[in-house]
Amino acid sequence: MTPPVVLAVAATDPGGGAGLAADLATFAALGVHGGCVVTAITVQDTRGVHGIHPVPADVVAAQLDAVLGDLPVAVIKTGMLATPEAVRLLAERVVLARVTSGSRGQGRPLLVVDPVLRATTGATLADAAVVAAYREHLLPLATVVTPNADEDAVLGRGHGAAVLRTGSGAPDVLHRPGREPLDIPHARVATTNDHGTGCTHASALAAYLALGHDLATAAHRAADFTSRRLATSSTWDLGRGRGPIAHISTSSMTETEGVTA
Ligand SMILES: Nc1ncnc2c1ncn2[C@@H]1O[C@H](COP(=O)(O)OP(=O)(O)OP(=O)(O)O)[C@@H](O)[C@H]1O
Ligand SMILES: Cc1ncc(COP(=O)(O)O)c(N)n1
Repeated sequence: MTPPVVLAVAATDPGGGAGLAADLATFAALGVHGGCVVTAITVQDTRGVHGIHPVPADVVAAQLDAVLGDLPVAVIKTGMLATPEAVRLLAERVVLARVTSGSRGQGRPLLVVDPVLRATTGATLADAAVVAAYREHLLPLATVVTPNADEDAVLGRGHGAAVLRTGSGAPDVLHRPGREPLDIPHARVATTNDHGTGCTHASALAAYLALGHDLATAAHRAADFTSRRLATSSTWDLGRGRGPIAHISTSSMTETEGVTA
């Protein structure tokens, strides 16, 4: 069966924990085809972010136009967007894709915005101009935004999109316009091997939406998927800082020759 397509628009992490590596691994694990538009190349490891090199805006635009002009993208999932220009031009493409999707016999692409403003290791990944561009251009188009508590406070509400607020030791909470907030409980895992958790969680949410689940079901499943991946990585010893969340499942590890679970 032909899988749905989810397009990640985000940055690279050479250690493979966060960003596009996490996005594509999660899409593959959940049975959706993943595209990837690169917004920036980061230099980082499990201890910190050492450099950010944004891809020129016209190159980001050309990547978006190539994918959106060819593949039937069901969900666009954003991670680190790096510059206000990238936020703005992505918003323009989302509007255009929604206008043209009907005439091409496709559904309107959904938009999952993971507003990556700060890394787990503490580095700032988006400045005030990027935050302003999110508020003005991208959040009003979002199907759902997945901020942690700090990002939620910085971005504010009033954009009209659903918000799945994550982290901070409490359950995730799904806020949908005109409805009561819904707690999304998930098993907490005691681990510092959590680099890439936000990216994995938002990508799982996008994948479950692409597979046809409603927002609440997708949020429950994404929380469960993320907890299970953290449970796998909790016993790992990778890197000198916050080790990566597992992008391979326990079952794929036992199937892989030479790897002991
Ligand atoms: N130790 C943990 N055990 C279980 N679930 C966790 C744990 N840490 C985070 N999560 C879950 O992972 C998801 C992502 O949360 P988190 O707050 O880490 O992302 P984030 O800070 O928004 O990351 P990013 O900035 O990359 O978007 C949420 O569903 C959160 O509840
Ligand atoms: C390219 C990229 N995207 C996102 C994050 C945030 O992930 P985390 O909060 O786990 O550090 C990151 N560190 N790098």
